[in-house]
Amino acid sequence: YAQSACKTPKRKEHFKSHHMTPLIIKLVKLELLYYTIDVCCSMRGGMVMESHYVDMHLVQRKLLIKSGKNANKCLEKELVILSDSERKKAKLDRSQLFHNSDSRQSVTLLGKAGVGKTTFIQRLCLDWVSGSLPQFQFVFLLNCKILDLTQSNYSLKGLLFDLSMSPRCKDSDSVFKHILSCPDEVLIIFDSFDHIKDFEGLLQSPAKSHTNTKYTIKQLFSGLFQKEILSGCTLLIATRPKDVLNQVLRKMDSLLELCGFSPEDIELYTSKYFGDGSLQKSALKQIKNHRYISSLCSNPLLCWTTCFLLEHQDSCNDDLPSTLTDLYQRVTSKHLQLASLKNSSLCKNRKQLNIPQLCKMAWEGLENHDTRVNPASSTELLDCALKSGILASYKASEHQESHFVDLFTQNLLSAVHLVQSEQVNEKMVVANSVVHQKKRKVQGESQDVLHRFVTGLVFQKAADGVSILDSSVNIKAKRKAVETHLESMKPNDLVPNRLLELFHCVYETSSAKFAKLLLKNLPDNLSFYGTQLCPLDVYVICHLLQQASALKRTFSINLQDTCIPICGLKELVGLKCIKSFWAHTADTIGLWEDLHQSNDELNLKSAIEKFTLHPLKATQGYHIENLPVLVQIHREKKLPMSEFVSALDEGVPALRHLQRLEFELGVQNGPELFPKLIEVLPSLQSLQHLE
Ligand SMILES: Nc1ncnc2c1ncn2[C@@H]1O[C@H](COP(=O)(O)OP(=O)(O)OP(=O)(O)O)[C@@H](O)[C@H]1O
Repeated sequence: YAQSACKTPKRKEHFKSHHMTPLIIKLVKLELLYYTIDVCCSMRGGMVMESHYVDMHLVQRKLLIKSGKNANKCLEKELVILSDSERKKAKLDRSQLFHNSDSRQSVTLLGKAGVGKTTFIQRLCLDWVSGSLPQFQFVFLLNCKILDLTQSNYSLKGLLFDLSMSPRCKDSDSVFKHILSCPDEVLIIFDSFDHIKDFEGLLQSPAKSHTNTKYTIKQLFSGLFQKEILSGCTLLIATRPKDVLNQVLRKMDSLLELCGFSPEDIELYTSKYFGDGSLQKSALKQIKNHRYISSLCSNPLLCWTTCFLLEHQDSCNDDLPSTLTDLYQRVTSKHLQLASLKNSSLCKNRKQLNIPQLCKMAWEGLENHDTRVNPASSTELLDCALKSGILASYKASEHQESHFVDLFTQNLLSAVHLVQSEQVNEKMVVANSVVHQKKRKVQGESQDVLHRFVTGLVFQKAADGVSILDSSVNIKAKRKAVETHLESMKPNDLVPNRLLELFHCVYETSSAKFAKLLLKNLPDNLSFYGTQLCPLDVYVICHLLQQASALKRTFSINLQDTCIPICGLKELVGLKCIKSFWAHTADTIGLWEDLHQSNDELNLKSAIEKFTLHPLKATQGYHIENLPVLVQIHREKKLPMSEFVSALDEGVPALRHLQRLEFELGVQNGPELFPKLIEVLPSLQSLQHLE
């Protein structure tokens, strides 16, 4: 059989590498499996995947197809923001990740900081170990945080065997040969892809040779991505959405977003964290009773942080934090305190740990979009920070590297540096506090978090509880400068996502004065159009807007393309100061159904009356697709799933009052949806202008 299979020299070669070395391949694979278990089964804080992992859903995302030079360079702006109902339909679970029958694909896993991308990947690798991904013989996991992107002396073999999280392989030559002969059985994962800072030209000069030719990491990635090398392998990239240019990602075969924790997941997580018992019950009760904290916990990292704080709080009567700054100050202080208790010789008390030095390192790293600390720093400092859980250690190619453990910790310490270091002037603090009107460049998530922390720290009152700031440093001048900047802000001129950031910064000040100022200056028509809103965003918007009635202000709010969950929509629409709203029609109908089912006729009536469509600019398919069902509700005076609804006595006012409709679907969707528009026209009695 062997002889007949090897008719040509090439096939002979292939056969040899495929069949004559099976034992070594099997052994290496076994070693890889064991190693993967080692690397992937533990989680932060001494927890383990097996017992602490909470299964999370994925949502399939799509890109808006834009052409021409003006296409946005920011991925976030090109992603179609799905409505809550569309998101429910687009849900997948982990087993469907590589559902495409053609396994040779490139998949992107999107998610904000702390949403669990790395953890998800670890879980996926363990699935592979347990045989759930039989299409892959080899899985190579690369962490872009620890790859040296400046050097140009890597080969493909080096990338896979020396830089990935795989064991050092004694017979790497024959294994590499084997891999080259069956690329479609290889999965390569790039985690923390956003750390490849400079995306310009990423796809230029791809690596083209499998041999020992030397390339940069970017060239190797580009070669893999453009199928110049190891053509047929599957690529998985995990990245934060805001920080990445779309040049590469828009060409990926599949874009998936990792959803955070649902309220049920939070409950499950607390039971895993505390174990079943009174501690879990009291922790969950505290989280549920504190609306800010429960919205925060939809982010798994912040959920873990909250549980850590609850576990170590001195008394269960302690108040929970009410801002992100407060949460992270308390947690960081707790980490330091625990480390000093555990390790009397190294950091007996906080004074011995040079916190200002640590904060300076955090800032220097942040400026360069780097999470790593300078290895030349004092070993005592690094050791203590490692022990306190502020730093984490990673195995780089030939040494261990220390990194700040997460984005929030690094940003808090950086903010402390900015606020209290004498080397930082007021101008610099202002530049890194609240949103800037003129900055046009897309800002990353990290910067948004930094703004919140700087603003939070600057306005922190001495009596506010745990503070990480050195009380002997006078920050009055910096506070005054940020205050002047805040007072000069014109919310009217801000684009939706910057407006949201302003809401967050004002929230972090915990100051009634700034809340009032913001509410006074807000335009009558508020728009969050096109900005994805998470539960925390919705909480902060609601919290600030609910104080508007006292100032006798009312607003129209545009919540289209925000993927606001129905419970958030319910809360916002229920506010007195909201006199009209515009949200995705399917979600609005979902809200009405929800209110009807809970017999909340009063709020149902108000939600029907507040809904507006005016002026309707149909730029996306769903603007027209959902009109027929709205017309049906209007005509039949009932919801699709219900009998007569008294709140719909007079139909749907938004349809009755619609005066202007602009049909702007273009040549692609226009012709298909035009008949739908014709169908509903007779019901639009007030329509005066159709364009
Ligand atoms: N599915 C999950 N089940 C339980 N805990 C989770 C899960 N996902 C994340 N966590 C917790 O949240 C923390 C942060 O998750 P992770 O580091 O995976 O986030 P990330 O999205 O990779 O963040 P970044 O973008 O900053 O790298 C983990 O250390 C873990 O404690």
